[in-house]
Amino acid sequence: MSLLKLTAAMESLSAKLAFRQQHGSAVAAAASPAEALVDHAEPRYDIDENIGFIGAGQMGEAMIRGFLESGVSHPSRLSASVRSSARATALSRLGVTRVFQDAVKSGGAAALAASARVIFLGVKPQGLPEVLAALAPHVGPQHLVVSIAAGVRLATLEAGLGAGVRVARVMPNTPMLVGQGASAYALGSAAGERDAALVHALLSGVGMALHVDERCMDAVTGVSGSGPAYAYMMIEAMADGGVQAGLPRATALALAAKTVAGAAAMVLGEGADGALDLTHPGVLKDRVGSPGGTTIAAIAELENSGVRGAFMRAVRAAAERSAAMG
Ligand SMILES: NC(=O)C1=CN([C@@H]2O[C@H](COP(=O)(O)OP(=O)(O)OC[C@H]3O[C@@H](n4cnc5c(N)ncnc54)[C@H](OP(=O)(O)O)[C@@H]3O)[C@@H](O)[C@H]2O)C=CC1
Ligand SMILES: O=C(O)[C@@H]1CCC=N1
Repeated sequence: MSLLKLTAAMESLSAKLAFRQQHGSAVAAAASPAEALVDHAEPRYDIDENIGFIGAGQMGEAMIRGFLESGVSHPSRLSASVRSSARATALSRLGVTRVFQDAVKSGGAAALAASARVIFLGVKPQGLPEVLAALAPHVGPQHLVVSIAAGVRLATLEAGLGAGVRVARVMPNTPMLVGQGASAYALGSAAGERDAALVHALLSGVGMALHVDERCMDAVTGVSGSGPAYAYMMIEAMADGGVQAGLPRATALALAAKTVAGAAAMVLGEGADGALDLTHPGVLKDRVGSPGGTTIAAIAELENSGVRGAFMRAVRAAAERSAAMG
């Protein structure tokens, strides 16, 4: 890369950093460039289905932006029930024009059920019971209801919506916004193969999608649902170390983030048919360190600090919290 290009890249990164400082949220920071990339000019989408969201906050909006950016869906196919005018404005900027009011208090659930066959529930787990109660009279055999709420079990969804309603439980994560999500899903008792295929197609259009037994969902939440936060902490800490060692902030952050992304890509690999071809991270780690070199000096520090145990305890704490929330 020429010095000119490197400078331009650094300026772009500084602008993004400034945006993040101004808006505070990692999702909001990532949303800005993604919004600029959404192309409303030509309808091009993969899933020919009307999709609605009850609650389009951090995760719901990331899904909507991801669906649009990845061409999974088109604004004309999407609708949402939101509470605040700020959310409605954000969605209309993306081209989503069918935006209804509060699902519980203002009839938004009925309007959304009339406009969408796939209904994502993107409210906080605590707010889910009253949303289920508001939605239940309006869902029928034509609907598939997909909850992304941490901890909330399929049995709770089925009890809240009524027997025979097709439901799915999904644990997505925010990198879906940039087509790099890692999601797992489980299906309710009334859902069939076509529902599984639809959920899989939606999620895999914005990243990786894995079907799991429902009993795995709390652990999934601990690894990948909450996981982006751990990765951001690691990137931030690596960048801090770089700054301490004398690098400019933007240089340190760019190097740290790309290093984590590149290392992850090497673990994931890719087979000839696009299937995953996992490589054990320990094998890759051993290729980085030279005898008596820099890497093993760093690794000794990390092991002395108990980093592995800390990550394991963190994932377990999140999984236990998810189970308790259910
Ligand atoms: N954030 C993440 O990384 C992940 C979150 N999840 C799950 O996603 C769900 C949402 O989390 P998150 O996006 O972080 O939370 P947010 O608070 O950002 O989003 C929830 C949204 O629901 C809206 N809402 C609440 N009640 C109603 C209602 N009655 N009618 C219409 N809209 C309503 C809120 O509106 P308003 O803004 O006006 O209050 C808000 O925008 C949670 O259940 C969480 O467990 C799952 C995986 C990852
Ligand atoms: O923190 C939470 O509860 C949600 C669920 C997974 C990520 N965020």
